[in-house]
Order: sequence, then C-alpha cells, then structure tokens
Amino acid sequence: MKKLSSFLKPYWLLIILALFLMIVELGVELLQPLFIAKIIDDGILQKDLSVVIKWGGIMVGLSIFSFLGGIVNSFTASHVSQSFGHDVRKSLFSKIQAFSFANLNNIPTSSLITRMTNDVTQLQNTVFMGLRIMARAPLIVIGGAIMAMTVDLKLSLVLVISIPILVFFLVWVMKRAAKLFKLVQKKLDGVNNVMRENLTGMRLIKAFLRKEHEIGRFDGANDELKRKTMTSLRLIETTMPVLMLVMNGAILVILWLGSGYITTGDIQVGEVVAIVNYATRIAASLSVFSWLITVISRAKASADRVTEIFETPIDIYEGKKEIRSDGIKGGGIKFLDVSFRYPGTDNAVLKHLNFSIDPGGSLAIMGATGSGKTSLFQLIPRLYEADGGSILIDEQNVKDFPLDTLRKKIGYVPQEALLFSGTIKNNIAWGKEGATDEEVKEAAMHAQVHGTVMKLPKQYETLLGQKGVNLSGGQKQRLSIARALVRKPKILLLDDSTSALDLKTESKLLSALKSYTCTTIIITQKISTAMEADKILLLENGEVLAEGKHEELIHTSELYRKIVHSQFGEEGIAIEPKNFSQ
Ligand SMILES: Nc1ncnc2c1ncn2[C@@H]1O[C@H](COP(=O)(O)OP(=O)(O)OP(=O)(O)O)[C@@H](O)[C@H]1O
Repeated sequence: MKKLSSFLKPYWLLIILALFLMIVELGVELLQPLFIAKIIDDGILQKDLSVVIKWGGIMVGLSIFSFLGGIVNSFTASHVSQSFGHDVRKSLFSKIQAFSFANLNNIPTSSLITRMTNDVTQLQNTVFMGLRIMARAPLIVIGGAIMAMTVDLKLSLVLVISIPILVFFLVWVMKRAAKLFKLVQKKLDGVNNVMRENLTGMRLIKAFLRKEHEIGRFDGANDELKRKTMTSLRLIETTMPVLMLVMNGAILVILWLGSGYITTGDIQVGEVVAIVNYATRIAASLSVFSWLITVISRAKASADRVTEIFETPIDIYEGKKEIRSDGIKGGGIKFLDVSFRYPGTDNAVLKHLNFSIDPGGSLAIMGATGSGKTSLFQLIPRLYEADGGSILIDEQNVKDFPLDTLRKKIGYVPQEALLFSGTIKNNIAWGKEGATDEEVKEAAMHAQVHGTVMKLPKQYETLLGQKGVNLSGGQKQRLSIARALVRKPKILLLDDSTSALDLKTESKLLSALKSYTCTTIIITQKISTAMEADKILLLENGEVLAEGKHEELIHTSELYRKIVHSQFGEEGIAIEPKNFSQ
C-alpha cells in the first residue's frame, strides 16, 4: 500500500488542489440548508422579500462558484488518476521484465496480465473517485451531523446515535467484501487464462475439432467468475436497505420530536426543516456508500494483487558489478559439478555436470527428450540459477558478471522460434540495439534466410503477423537464428533450432557460422549436425553419459552407436566429420 501511495507523490500539489475544490463544493452544499432556514424563518414567515432575495442571491452565487470548482476538480482528478495508472503500469512492467523464470513460474501469465490491466484500472478509477467524490459522502455525513448540531443539539442527537451504528456495519461489510473481491479477481485470471490459451492454440483446437471442449472450459471459468461476483455483490446489496431503514427511521423520529418542540416553542419551523434537510442529505450520501464499498473493496483487492508484484523479491543474484563488467571476451565455458532443480520441485534435473568448451569451440548436446538439455542452456545466461557447483565463462563464475553484461554477448535461439509482430527487419534488428540495415542483412545471409526474404514482395519490410504466423516453421527458425547472430555473440546457444531445416540448408548454415568467432553449443537430435562439433555431450536423466568427438564416441558409447545406426544404418559408423568450428 505504501508503495502504491508513493505513485501519488509527484502529483501532491494537484491532489491538494482537487481536495480543496471538493471541500469548497461540499461547504457550499452544507450551507444550503442554513440559507433555506433563513429564507423560511426570516423571509417567508416574516413576509420580508428583501431577506428572501438576499439569501436566495447568495445561494445562487455560491452554487455557480461551486459548479466551476467542480469542473476544475474533475479535470485535476482525471489528470492525477490517469498519470497514476500510467506510472503504476510502467513500473509493474519494468518489475516483470526483471523477474527471473522462477518468479514467473509463481505468478501465471494470465494473472500478470489481469493485474497490469484490470487491477490497475480499478486503482486508477478509485483515485479519480477519491479526488472527485469519494470523500464527499463521508464528509457530508460528518459535516451534515455537525451542522445539524449547530442548528439544534437535542434534535440532532437522533443522528449522532444512528450514524456510528451504521458506520460500524459498513466497515464490517467492507472487510468481508474486500476478501470476496480478491476471489473475484482470481476468477477473472481464470477466464483470461482460458482465453489466452485458446487464442494462442486456435490452430490446434480447430485441427483437433476441440471447439466444444474449449467452449465448455470457457463456460466453466466464466460461470465461476459470475458466481463469485454475485456473492460479493449480494453482500453489498444488503447494505442499501439497512442504511435506508435506519436513516428513514431517524428522519421520522426527528419529525415527530420536532413537531413537539415547535408546539412548545423550543424550536422554529425553519430549523426543523434544516435538520430534516441535513438528515436527507446524510441518507443520500449513505446510499452512495454501498457503491463506495464496492469501489473500495475492489480497489483493496486490486491493490493487494499489484503490491504482491512490487514486493516479490527477484530471486536472481545480480553480479558484483566491479568484476567482469567488461563482458565476455573469449567465451570459453566450464561446468564444474553443476546441479540444478527447478524452484519448488524435489528432483534434480541436472546432476553433477562436468565439461568444458574452449573459447571459440563447439559442443553438440544430444540426449533423449526430458534429459535436461534445455535446462542446461538456461543456466548459462542465468535464466535460472544453478543450485550446486559453478559455471565459469572466461574462467569467471557467471554469478560475478552483471546480468546485462553477461547476456549482451550471448545469442540464445530457443527451441520454439518466437517472433514479434512487426517487420522482418525489426525482428532481426531486435537482437541488437541500433543494428544497421547492413548488419541485419549480413545476419540474415548467414542464417540462410536472406534469399527467402528477398523473394517476398516487401522484402525486409514485410510485416509479420502475430508470432510470425505468415511464415513456415523453418523460416521462423532461421529468422530467430539471424536475430541471435546480429548481436555478434561470443557464445551462441542453439536449442534444436535447426530441426525444421533441410539437410542442405542446415549444412550451409553451419558453414556460415564459421565466420563468427564464438563458442557454439548446439542441442540437436541429428548425428549429421552433432558430428561437426568439436565435442559431443550425451545426456541422460540430467547426467553426462558420454563425452568426446564423434569418432571417439562411436567406439566408447553404446548409446551413441545406436543413435548413429538408427539415423544412418551400418555405413553411418564410418562417416567422417567435417569440423565446423574454428
Ligand atoms: N519450468 C519447469 N519447472 C519444473 N520442471 C521443469 C520445467 N521445465 C522442464 N522441467 C523438467 O525438467 C526436465 C528436463 O527438461 P528439459 O526441457 O531440460 O529437457 P530437454 O532435454 O531439453 O527435453 P526436450 O528434448 O524435450 O526439449 C524434464 O523432466 C522436465 O519435466
């Protein structure tokens, strides 16, 4: 909460202006019954028209003044609330960018989206209401009671007794409603999650004829959302009849007691009218409370959810900046007894790994699905932290590099080629800030995608649909390799990134990589690719099963021989590798 209120600090002057104008509006509203009492008692009952004109004129003048104040208040409240929402969203976005994968595993993507959008909008609306009208209702209740007491203390006691009872009741409702609305927001996350999965997997859904199943899944999440929202609203809706019952009862008592005091001459008619007028305004303000409770309870739930993101500690250790702030030079990599388990899980997916790659060298990693190949990759740019052992780059622990410096010289091509909407040029240039057209073209040529791009009507300016939907799998892979190459990496990590390429294109790509002075690790299932590396690492269940050159493994590893045999037959055992590294 403290963190959220700090977003209002830069606008404190405007907030004071808005609150001041709201109080002016409120003051004028609270003075109206007094003027009415004056007009009745000193003007109408005394048959003095000049008094009626004088106080009537003052009433109209103040109303116009308050109306103009209201407009300025509205502009100011709108400016402050929009700026607040903008700043919170910006800050949330930056925080999420800094999240480690372990952090991201804890809060689902759909929930992050709801928090960034719906929750921030709730807070933004609450700030607007807060500056525009929210304080009016409680202030009218308090101010109205005080003003009524200045008119006649005895008669106002009815209000002084009934208002605190109602306030206790409202606070109780508000606390319960905040808890319920937190559940509502969670259910909204659920709806967003189904929507997100559905829209991203639309092709699969259509191909598998799973439309009905998906509609059912959405209905389930949508019904849950409706049920929880109804429960919350039902609680709030009970407040209105209770408030009205108590306040109308109070007005009746005031009228009954007031008529008695008028006959005994203790009070004037205008004064009773003024107190009833205050009681009516208080009742009207209290009726706004049920709506206010909804807004505040929702805002409290949203504030908790947004604050949770701000308070989530980034569980990745930022390197000591004084060490290796000059970045990766040679790119030699060593894994020394490295073990790793995913946060929140019990089983280690990598166990006591030991291997090394010389600067500029190449390593191919092979292994069955789930053997830990991608997990190993993710430890190098520290997308996850190793639990045991150390990973050295240029003989320095990766934890001692500032994160930015470490990642700047690593070209990572993930298993699933992910492209962004925008032009082909922008997608490649995304890999390096300020990449020139020449650099983009050069990277595309080496990634064997330049020819394909040049055949498109708008060439590098061709717009890609969402996630590159208008490209083939192989084209996407090559663009994503070009994006890694454009940054002239010192370490290149290719996670099965050539799987969709035909053998000829893949061979050309591997030859082109020779022009890069970088250490290359390539995860592959193809012997033809692996045998071109300096060294091959065979992983099984997170352990190194065998390590060595193709011609060594042929003799030393039974499993490797089996893989070669399955891909090339008996003659494959005799194939000579053409080393593609430096
Ligand atoms: N985010 C995660 N949280 C928990 N466990 C995970 C996570 N990602 C992967 N795993 C588990 O870690 C193990 C290794 O997965 P990894 O993706 O590294 O395998 P892989 O060898 O790259 O497989 P593939 O060839 O299918 O890509 C698997 O058992 C997998 O279930």
